[in-house]
Amino acid sequence: MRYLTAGESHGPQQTTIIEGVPAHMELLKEDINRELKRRQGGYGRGRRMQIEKDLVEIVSGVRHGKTTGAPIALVVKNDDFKSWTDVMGVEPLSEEEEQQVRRKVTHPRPGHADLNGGIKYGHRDMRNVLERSSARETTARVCAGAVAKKLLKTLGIEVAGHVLEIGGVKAKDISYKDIYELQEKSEASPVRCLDKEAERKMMEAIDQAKKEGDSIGGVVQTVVTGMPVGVGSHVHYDRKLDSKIAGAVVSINAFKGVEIGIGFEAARRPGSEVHDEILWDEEKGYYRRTNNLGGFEGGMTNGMPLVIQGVMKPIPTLYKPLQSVDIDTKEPFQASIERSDSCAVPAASVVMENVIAFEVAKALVEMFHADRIDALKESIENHRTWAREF
Ligand SMILES: Cc1cc2nc3c(=O)[nH]c(=O)nc-3n(C[C@H](O)[C@H](O)[C@H](O)COP(=O)(O)O)c2cc1C
Ligand SMILES: C=C(O[C@@H]1CC(C(=O)O)=C[C@@H](OP(=O)(O)O)[C@H]1O)C(=O)O
Repeated sequence: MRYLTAGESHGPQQTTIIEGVPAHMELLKEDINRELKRRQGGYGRGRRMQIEKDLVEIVSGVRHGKTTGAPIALVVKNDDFKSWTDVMGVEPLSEEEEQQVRRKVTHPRPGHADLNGGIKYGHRDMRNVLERSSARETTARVCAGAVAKKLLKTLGIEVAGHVLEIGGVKAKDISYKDIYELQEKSEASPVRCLDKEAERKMMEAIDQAKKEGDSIGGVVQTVVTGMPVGVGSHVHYDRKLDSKIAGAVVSINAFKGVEIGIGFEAARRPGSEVHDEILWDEEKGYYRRTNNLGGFEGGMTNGMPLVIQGVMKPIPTLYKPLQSVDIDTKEPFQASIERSDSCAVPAASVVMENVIAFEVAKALVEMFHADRIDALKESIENHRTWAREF
């Protein structure tokens, strides 16, 4: 399985093409719209989210509610395009028209892609960079993730996520118990946090940042349950599933780090307090006493829940502007902005769930290489039995 996305933030649409989804899997618009709606929510977002109503159109690869095995193409319209048709047109401009292009970007924002992309691609109007580097693209990635989530659900694998920290406010240590409870509780919280006391403080921190024209980041967690043993591989760097997941997480806009299981805490503990002892019983087969390593050993799943944390930096576009340089005049400039999110950590937790879901689904389809969903399901069930009795 693989996917590509295309689309500019203020252009007509976001497009996702996914290849390799097994045939005969039920796939409805609602499966994708549910995830898109979740991504749009969350306390701290700016005015853009009031303009957009992200709804998917399935334009190929599905007939009568079932996948055909052909590439799946998904489209989400950008409602804001209506206000940007002149700026985002594809037709060539005359020299005179070019001088009049509105919203030309010559003031690169610290922390965004503007200046590096401008230099790399030779765009003196850095809008050509901004439009694609915008996290609007995460809409398309969530479309891919939603299809992957549907595939995983068919195989008895669940994905959930929540927020652990925002602007230095930490949720009290919640040890993961039940995935359905986790899904339900995080859904009910405006900041997707399970700790009510921390939730209130996080919302206050977001309000405060907004008041000060600033932005704040945080830490989010994704949990995946029901994984069979041995997905990924120890044999080569580019087949290790933990590494693929780490790459996918850091590829999300503004994500600066990733931890697996207890993560960096492992550096501070002796081995006896890190490695998870191996047990066996007839019903479960092999399992671990603890899950400090977050479900991975040797680049492969060990059957325990996958537990992954991602770190999101504060949003770069600030109402309280940071100094930058006008690339035309080379004069110092303090960028003023039209709008921005103050905190997108809750929304980003949904994005992280979805990018992880895709990597996991992809690894399963690779390992059990099935073209039909029923065959995939059967091979995984056989593998589960094999692993239990091994
Ligand atoms: C859901 C989400 C919403 C975001 N909203 C904004 C925003 O409103 N303004 C902004 O400057 N950056 C926003 N970002 C972050 C930028 O897209 C990101 O910092 C930028 O693409 C540069 O990439 P890097 O931070 O990964 O280096 C958002 C990120 C995510 C995941
Ligand atoms: C559009 C989305 O996020 C956008 C991501 C983003 C950025 O710079 O990354 C900047 C903002 O866009 P605008 O400048 O149009 O207000 C966010 O709203 C979205 O999440 O759907």
